[in-house]
Amino acid sequence: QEETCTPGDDTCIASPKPNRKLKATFQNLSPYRADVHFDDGRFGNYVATLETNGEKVTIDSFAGHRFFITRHGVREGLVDPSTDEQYFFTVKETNNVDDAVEFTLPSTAAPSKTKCKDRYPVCVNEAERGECTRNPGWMIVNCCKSCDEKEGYGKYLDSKVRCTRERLNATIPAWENGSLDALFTKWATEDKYKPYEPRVISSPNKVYNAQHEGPWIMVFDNFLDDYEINDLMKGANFGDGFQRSTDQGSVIAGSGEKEKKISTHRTSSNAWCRRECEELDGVKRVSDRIEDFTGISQNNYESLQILKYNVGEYYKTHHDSSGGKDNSVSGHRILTFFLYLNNVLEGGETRFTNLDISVEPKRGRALVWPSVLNEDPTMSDLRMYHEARPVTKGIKFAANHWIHQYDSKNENLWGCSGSFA
Ligand SMILES: O=C(O)CCC(=O)C(=O)O
Ligand SMILES: [Fe+2]
Repeated sequence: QEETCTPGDDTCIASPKPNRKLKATFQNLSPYRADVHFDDGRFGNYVATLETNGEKVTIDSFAGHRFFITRHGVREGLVDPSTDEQYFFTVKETNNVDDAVEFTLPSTAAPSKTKCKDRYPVCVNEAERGECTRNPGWMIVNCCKSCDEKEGYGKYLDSKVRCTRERLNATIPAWENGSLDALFTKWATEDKYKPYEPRVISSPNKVYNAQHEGPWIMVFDNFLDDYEINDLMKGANFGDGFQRSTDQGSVIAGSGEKEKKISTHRTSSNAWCRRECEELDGVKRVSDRIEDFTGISQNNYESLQILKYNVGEYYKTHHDSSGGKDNSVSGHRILTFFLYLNNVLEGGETRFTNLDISVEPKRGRALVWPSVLNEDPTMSDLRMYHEARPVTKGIKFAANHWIHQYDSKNENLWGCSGSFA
């Protein structure tokens, strides 16, 4: 027999009719932007964002579906302050003729006052099987309670305690004053680099046949071979694959979490090459060669990022490092190793906007530029603003390693870069 519940009757558990579609409408009356996640019993799947102005969002659902609500952009739960319980909504059978169920996040909903919490029931198991030490950044922020019980990691929830250079062994800088000049000079002069077809685009005093006088910019026209390009293209589709590029918003919690925002100045897609992608033989060869060229440990690199620009897509003028000094654990991005993976039919040049220098994409070519000053690598070089011109015909594939002054792997592992992927 089939039983249905009247809307609002939370004590009623109806026998679900699994194939009947229901419309679930969510409304947010709280002052916090909120995300709705489908509860899959593990970490959930993001479904929709609820704005604070009482706007409603309706999604297709089925009886038995369960949803939980977090603060927007991060996984911090929104709770009922009187019970400290996170909001969960379960779609129940209804007698409504329009097959619609409604959930309202009340005006009192707020992040919990208890900071060291488990955000998911599976945290207990994850901590038990050693994830707090294997993947500490993500676990401390998302499973604080379990990681505190298991490893005493509760104290690290505060990013000011967790994220110091001393704790993370990030105290030795890759570059001293003068390292930058020495490195580019070596590339321009030593026989070892000749097979890679080095060319000096720009150099101080226009040394080594540079086309321009200015900061160091070099290309190696024969940096990648077909095998390496194939593996980079293959690896881009592992994991989450290409995603619309995002920017980091501001820090929203003491844990150091930052909201992700769809980028407006960068309309391309990008894929992070991690785990299985990093293990590909051709990908390893590329990162190893960059390590050999720069003499800077791969620990200082952000994961290889693979970029894809369709017609009309671009990356507006920006600087790869932050202005002034950089007190984050990994410090400045000191060097960008940029790799072109295909020939673009038209457009897609990398253009240094303050220098009026344009470099065309060419399959296998590497373009290398610093983002800091030779005389003081703790300061960013404001001449290095650049953009990716829109692709006007065809498609552009490229990859980059952003190289930091200090260890960046540990910074990521411990959740100190604002990203908890
Ligand atoms: O796509 C390009 O040509 C430049 C991309 C870029 O600026 C970067 O990866 O930092
Ligand atoms: Fe850039």
